Amino acid sequence: MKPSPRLSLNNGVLIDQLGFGLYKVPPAEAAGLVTMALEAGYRHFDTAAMYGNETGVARGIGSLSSFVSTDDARGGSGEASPSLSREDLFVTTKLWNDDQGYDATLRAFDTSMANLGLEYVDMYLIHWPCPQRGLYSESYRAMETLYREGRARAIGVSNFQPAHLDRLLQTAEVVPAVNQIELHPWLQQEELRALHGGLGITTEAWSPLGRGQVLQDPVVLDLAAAHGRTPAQIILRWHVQLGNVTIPKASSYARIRENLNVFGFSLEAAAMDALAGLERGFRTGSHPDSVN
Ligand SMILES: NC(=O)C1=CN([C@@H]2O[C@H](COP(=O)(O)OP(=O)(O)OC[C@H]3O[C@@H](n4cnc5c(N)ncnc54)[C@H](OP(=O)(O)O)[C@@H]3O)[C@@H](O)[C@H]2O)C=CC1
Ligand SMILES: O=C(O)C(=O)[C@@H](O)[C@H](O)C(=O)CO
Repeated sequence: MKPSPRLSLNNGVLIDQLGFGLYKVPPAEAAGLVTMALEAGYRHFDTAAMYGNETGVARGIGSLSSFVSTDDARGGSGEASPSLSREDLFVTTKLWNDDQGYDATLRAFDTSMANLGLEYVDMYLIHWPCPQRGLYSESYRAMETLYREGRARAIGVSNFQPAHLDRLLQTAEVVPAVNQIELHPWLQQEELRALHGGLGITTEAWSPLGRGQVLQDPVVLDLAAAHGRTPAQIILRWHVQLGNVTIPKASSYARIRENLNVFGFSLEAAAMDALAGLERGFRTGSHPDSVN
């Protein structure tokens, strides 16, 4: 199985294009899933203070000290590859809404780092803009401090609408590396993707499978049959070809492997067009203006 390629963020930091999402993973299960994902070849993990599983993620990553990949994802040939080190991983966590504000952000970051057992995080994101709180620019200023101190290798935002980005950029000194947004074939976010392209912000797709719902779309099922791939692989390959970073979540080793196994085939223009035709403005999660 080919490994995920790495994309360069706007500060030169490399991120695996396909990572593993951990929303709704109970803390007791997080360690096992992270270990499984590492074995399958994932190197990029997406958690958040709100998920309550940072300590479980830490235990999974802790397996690194004894971890030797027996998968061919990174090692080539299926033979054991050298042990992984912290530098091989990309760990993202997020600032929860109640912790917005300059001082509160710094405190929340320290708590997340203690939970994760890390000295630095690869990416720290503002989870939701919470526009009614009016604190995201101030929170971001604290994140710029963390970035300058080297405690976060990259900083960014999540669920930011164009107006939120516009306002943030009036005071930000560091352009966000990513905006992590809901994005799948039923919600393609064309406006934000174009805006990100112009600003040098990488688009990161959350709920890339529409929380599993888009897997049942007849167009996706037809494409899966035609390509001899699974519906999840068709959708994830579409994300890859759009240039999105993406972070599907799955609960079994078979699905975890299946989702990463999308770098050995491609979708032709007609298939990409068919998927582009599935836009229907369908959100599985909240609208960013409604979360506060
Ligand atoms: N920034 C934000 O506000 C948000 C960020 N996120 C991030 O995005 C990640 C992914 O989003 P998420 O909401 O989890 O949804 P996904 O779109 O990744 O879908 C996950 C669902 O699809 C199922 N699934 C996964 N792979 C397969 C497969 N190969 N075949 C069949 N079913 C499959 C899973 O089932 P099962 O688990 O049973 O295998 C699960 O029910 C989150 O885990 C989180 O890290 C998510 C929401 C908001
Ligand atoms: O998973 C996350 O990171 C979230 O913030 C969401 O799932 C969020 O709780 C949501 O979408 C609520 O509708």
